[in-house]
Amino acid sequence: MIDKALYHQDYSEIEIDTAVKTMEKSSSPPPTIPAIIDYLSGAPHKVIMVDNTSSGAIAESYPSFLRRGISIVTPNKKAFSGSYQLWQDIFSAAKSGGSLVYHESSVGAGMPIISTMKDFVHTGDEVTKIEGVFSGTMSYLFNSFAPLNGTGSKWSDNVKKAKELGFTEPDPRDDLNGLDVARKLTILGRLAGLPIENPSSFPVQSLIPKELESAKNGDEFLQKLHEFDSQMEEQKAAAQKAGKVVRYVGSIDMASKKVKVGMEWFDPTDPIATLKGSDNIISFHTKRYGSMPLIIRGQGAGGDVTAMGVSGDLLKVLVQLG
Ligand SMILES: NC(=O)C1=CN([C@@H]2O[C@H](COP(=O)(O)OP(=O)(O)OC[C@H]3O[C@@H](n4cnc5c(N)ncnc54)[C@H](OP(=O)(O)O)[C@@H]3O)[C@@H](O)[C@H]2O)C=CC1
Ligand SMILES: N[C@@H](CC=O)C(=O)O
Repeated sequence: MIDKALYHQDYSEIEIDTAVKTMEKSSSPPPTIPAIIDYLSGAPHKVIMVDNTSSGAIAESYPSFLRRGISIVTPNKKAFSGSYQLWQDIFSAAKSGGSLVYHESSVGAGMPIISTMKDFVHTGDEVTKIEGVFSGTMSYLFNSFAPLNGTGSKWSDNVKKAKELGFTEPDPRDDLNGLDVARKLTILGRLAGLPIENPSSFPVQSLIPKELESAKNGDEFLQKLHEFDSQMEEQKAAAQKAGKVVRYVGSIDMASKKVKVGMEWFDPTDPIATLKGSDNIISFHTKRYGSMPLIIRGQGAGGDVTAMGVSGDLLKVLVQLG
């Protein structure tokens, strides 16, 4: 999804080489990660590796790319939300290799979330709390299934639609189990100065029905999901009975070091309740902003907006590499 959207954007000055495809032409079986690193580090110019996968294996090899002087631009959350050790290795490898690593679209797709977080920290502000809707998929699902007006459409149909629209992770269970949001909060918490060990070190509410936890793959999961629509209908009805709407949110409280991810009820007038489509809304509470948080809202998933985040990073890295 992202790789295709990226190719459709207009670059007049960037030469894009799909390293894996180039190597596949001349070698079989497919190249290993060390072979890709050797190939890229032998290039006559400075190289930027754009990782548009959700592969954990590639993410774990980022320090090896960076140490060899290969800069990285990526929307892949796995490296930055893996172990805290990997996080530290990535940034120390970049320092020793003179390379750069940019991952704006790992949180909020094209929205300026990571750059804003970095600006708070670099300009001496102190982030006290971050909260909001961090998943384009979850936003789309809840906005369509439990809209403010009308009855809404079936949960399982919306999940299929979110996948078709390119909002979900390659395996939509990664969104529905809450891990996608947990990964984003891990990244933001670390940038704000909280050494979160990993996305499993705080409470995360999964929306995967117990009966489908053993599904063999994402396709089997999607085929059977409709059998459990009543579970989400119950959640919606309970909120409605109390005059509220249910939405999927996350928050980090820096003072108490509490991070949480899950469903909560909101008044129909709350900005979270009135989101549309795949919108994210993220509120940054900081010392400088006092009692009025800085709020960023916008489309939080989809090929074009994510490709914008990736290409914006690419241009920043190009400028810095000269
Ligand atoms: N979609 C969105 O709105 C957003 C996505 N992201 C992130 O962007 C990344 C990509 O998402 P998206 O484009 O939606 O996913 P897609 O499933 O559409 O694309 C993933 C691509 O990666 C390729 N791929 C997977 N593993 C490897 C590998 N080991 N080596 C080479 N290629 C590989 C896949 O190839 P094949 O199909 O052949 O397996 C596929 O072309 C993910 O990390 C996601 O979290 C971030 C923000 C928003
Ligand atoms: N699956 C993610 C994609 C962007 O990070 C989401 O739905 O937000």
